[in-house]
Amino acid sequence: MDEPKVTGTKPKMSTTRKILLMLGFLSTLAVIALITVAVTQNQPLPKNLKYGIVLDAGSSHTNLYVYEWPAEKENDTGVVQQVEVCKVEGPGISGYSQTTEKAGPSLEHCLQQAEDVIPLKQHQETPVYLGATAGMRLLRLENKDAADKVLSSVEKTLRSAPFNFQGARIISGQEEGAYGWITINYLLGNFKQSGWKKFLHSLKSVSETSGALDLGGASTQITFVPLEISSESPQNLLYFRLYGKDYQVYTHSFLCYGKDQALQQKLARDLQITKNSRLSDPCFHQGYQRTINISNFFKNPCTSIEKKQFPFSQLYIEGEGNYEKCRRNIQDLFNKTNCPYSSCSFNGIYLPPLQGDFGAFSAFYFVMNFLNLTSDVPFTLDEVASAVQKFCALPWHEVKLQYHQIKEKYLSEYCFSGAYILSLLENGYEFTTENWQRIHFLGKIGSSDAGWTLGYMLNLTNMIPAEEPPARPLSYGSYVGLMVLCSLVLVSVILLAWLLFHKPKCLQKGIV
Ligand SMILES: Nc1nc2c(ncn2[C@@H]2O[C@H](COP(=O)(O)OP(=O)(O)OP(=O)(O)O)[C@@H](O)[C@H]2O)c(=O)[nH]1
Ligand SMILES: [Ca+2]
Repeated sequence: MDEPKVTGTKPKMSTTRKILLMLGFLSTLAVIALITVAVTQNQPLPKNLKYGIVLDAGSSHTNLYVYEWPAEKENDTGVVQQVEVCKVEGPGISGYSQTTEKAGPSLEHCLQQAEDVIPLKQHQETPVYLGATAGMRLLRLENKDAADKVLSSVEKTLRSAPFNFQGARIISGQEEGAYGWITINYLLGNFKQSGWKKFLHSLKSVSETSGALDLGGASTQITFVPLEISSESPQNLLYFRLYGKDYQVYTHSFLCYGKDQALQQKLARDLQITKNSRLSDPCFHQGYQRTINISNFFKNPCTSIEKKQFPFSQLYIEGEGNYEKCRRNIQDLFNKTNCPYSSCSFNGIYLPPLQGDFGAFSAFYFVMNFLNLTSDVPFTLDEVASAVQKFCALPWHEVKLQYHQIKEKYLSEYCFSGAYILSLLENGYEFTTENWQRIHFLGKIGSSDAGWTLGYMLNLTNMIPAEEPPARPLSYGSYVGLMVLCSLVLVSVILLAWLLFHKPKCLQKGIV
């Protein structure tokens, strides 16, 4: 019997099917090649970093900052970041008025630290700037020759460092305020908004920039964009065009109203009414004692108008620890009697109505941070006042015991500083219970300290363009994502087409 023949009845592939299959294969190959080329061709180049150094020669001390940014993104906003900060040992440069030749050498240790952070081959091209603030403004008023000699000494040291020296000068209070405002808004990404953020902001009429409050040792600055621009006090108005947008900014710097000089002013006033060399001070803790040398006390331009002869050369201060009394005592520093403008802060200085959020940094932050008053959810004005009151009421021996790790100079003054900050903001600028919580106490934004130095460098290196630089519509990530998505859609369409042209058996009616 013949076995039934099992013949290979493989269905022959039709020519159309073969062509379609080939087409599908080739398109998949093309899509893969397209993605590979796109991804490799458009990959960001290896980071080419640039560096810049700014020395903040403040009244109390000098800080050296090293900034870093990718060279190819120089004009983008938010790309410059602080990579190093070095606190110079000893006093601020104005403290070298008697030994001017030592001002420069005091910076050497921090300059060495900058040399270690910045790659050797980039030392020469790295710009270094020094800006001196209120301490040097005061020294210039008191003794111009000493101020010039201090600046020459620091210039000599900076020129001998391996960096590209770009100048050492005293910046004005206006500049200090403006650059602080630029720094925080640059770091917060408020200048240039792209894509959705820009669209959302155009829908809500949100306040686009944040005001800046800086409290130093010798001066304090307030800077913000007011709701309405008034030309009553042109010296307080600045005009900027940044990333294609105009900003009209109010700024004022109060010399002698930094927290150290405010204390000096307060003591000078207290001295006027003391009968003897003992002074009971409500702004220091009970049990705290401090001696002040009166002979040098009135050389300072912040206290010189109170100068008079005393039958004693030393003043003995004894703490009383009374917050309410301290507030009343400090209030006298803010003269609210005469205002030649539509509205004023104090001492007859124009201040437009406060507007928007404020970032408060330097000593505003140091003090509030010490008092645990800098959480993300802002404290109310009453909560802040009662925290300062409670702290001031602590006897000195208890404060020392509880915070033994903190420098006595700082520790002894937190009560005064807390009360002073409240007086300045509440009485001076007239923040109220309603807008108090719009003040955000901040030390750093990302890795960068809030302060004027970054804004100063961005300005001097022309890193903030007036017009918005042409930008790629998509980021690298979004571009790759879109490429992949389009390619997948393409492959799916081809696959679908193939399925439609040549229905596989399993999809034919009746089989499934
Ligand atoms: N508690 C505390 N106080 C600090 C610290 N650093 C500085 N201070 C004090 O806070 C005040 C302000 O400090 P800065 O903002 O550095 O002031 P500055 O830049 O030296 O002074 P200006 O030239 O007026 O800006 C001064 O009284 C300093 O002594 C800190 O880390 N902790
Ligand atoms: Ca400062």
